Amino acid sequence: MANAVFHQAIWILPSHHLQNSGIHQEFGNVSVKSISKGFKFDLGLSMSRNGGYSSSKGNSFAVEASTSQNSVVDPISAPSNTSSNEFQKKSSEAALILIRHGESLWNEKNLFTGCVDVPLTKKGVEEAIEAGKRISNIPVDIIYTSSLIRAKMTAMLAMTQHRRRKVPIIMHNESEQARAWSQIFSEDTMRQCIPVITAWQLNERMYGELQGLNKQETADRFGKEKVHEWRRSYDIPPPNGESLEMCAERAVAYFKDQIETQLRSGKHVMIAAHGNSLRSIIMYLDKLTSQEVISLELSTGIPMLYIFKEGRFSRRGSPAGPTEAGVYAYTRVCNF
Ligand SMILES: O=C(O)[C@@H](CO)OP(=O)(O)O
Repeated sequence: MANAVFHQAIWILPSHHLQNSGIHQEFGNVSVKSISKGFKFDLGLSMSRNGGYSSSKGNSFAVEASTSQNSVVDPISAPSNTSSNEFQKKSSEAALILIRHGESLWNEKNLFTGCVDVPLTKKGVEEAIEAGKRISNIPVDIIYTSSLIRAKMTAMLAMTQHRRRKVPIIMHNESEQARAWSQIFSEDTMRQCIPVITAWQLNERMYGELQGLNKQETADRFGKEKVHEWRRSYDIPPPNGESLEMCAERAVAYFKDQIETQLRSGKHVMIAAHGNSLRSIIMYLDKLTSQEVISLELSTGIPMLYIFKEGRFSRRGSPAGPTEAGVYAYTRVCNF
C-alpha cells in the first residue's frame, strides 16, 4: 500500500482521465431549480427564500457549516423517482479535490503552527494560484475549507483560475442575522456562485505546547526522533496537543458526515485544508495503516484529485500544471 501511495502520485493527463471517468460530462451542468419555498441548487443545497428573516426578495445559500451548528441545510435529498438516468449517472461519479494550503508565514519561518491563524506568504499566494491552474478544468460544485485564513485564502485564490469563472462565496451560518445579512437577491448571480463552507473540524491538528516553537530548535532540544514521533506518529500527541488519531476523530467524521454525502449525490467537491487534517482524511480514503501514514507528507499548494464512484475513492494524484507533465503530491521527507 505504501508503495502505491508514494509512487503513483503523478497525474499526467487530466483531460484524458476526466474523459475516462465521465467527469467532463458533468462540467457546467449545475442548475438552479425553483422549489416551493425557495431555490434549490442542483448541488443539493437549499437556498432559502425569505427564510423568515428578511425581505421577500432575498435569497441565500443555507448550508450547514458544521455538524454542531444549528441549521443548515437540507440534507441532500435522494431523487424521489427514477426520474433520471441523468441523475443516476451523475450521482455515481464525482470529483474530489484536496489542497493543502500554500506556504504560510510560519511555514516560511519553520514554526509549529497548528491552530494559530497565520496568513499565506507571497510564495503561498503563488502556490495557490498555481494550484488553481492545475484544477481549472475540473468541475467544482461546492468548496469546504477549514476555518483558518491560510486555507480560505488558498481556496479563493485557486478559484480565481477556474475556467467557469464562478465566484466562491463564504457561507455565514453562524447566526440568523449573519445568514440574513449575506443574502443574494439575484437568481442569475446565484447561478454564478459556488458555496464555500468553513468548518473548524478541518482545521490543522492542534499542536499544543509546540505552537509557535521553531521546528529545528525543538528537534535540537527534545531530539529528532521524539519530535518526529510528535509530528508524524498516528497516536502519540505532542504535549497538550492532538495526535493524528485525535485530529481524525473530528476531521474524518466531518468528511464522512458532510462531504461524502455531497459526493454520493454527485456533487464535485474541493477541500482546502492542512497537512495533518488532510493526512487523516487521506489515511481514510487510501486505507492507510497507522504505520503507513507515518511516511505520508503533503506538499503545500499541490492539489490531489480523487474520483468517487460507486461508493469507492480512487486516487488520480496531482493534476498536471500548465508547464509540466506532472508533479508529486506526496513526498517522503519530514523537513525540520
Ligand atoms: O506546523 C504545523 O502546523 C504543521 C504543518 O505545517 O507542521 P508539521 O509539518 O509538523 O505537520
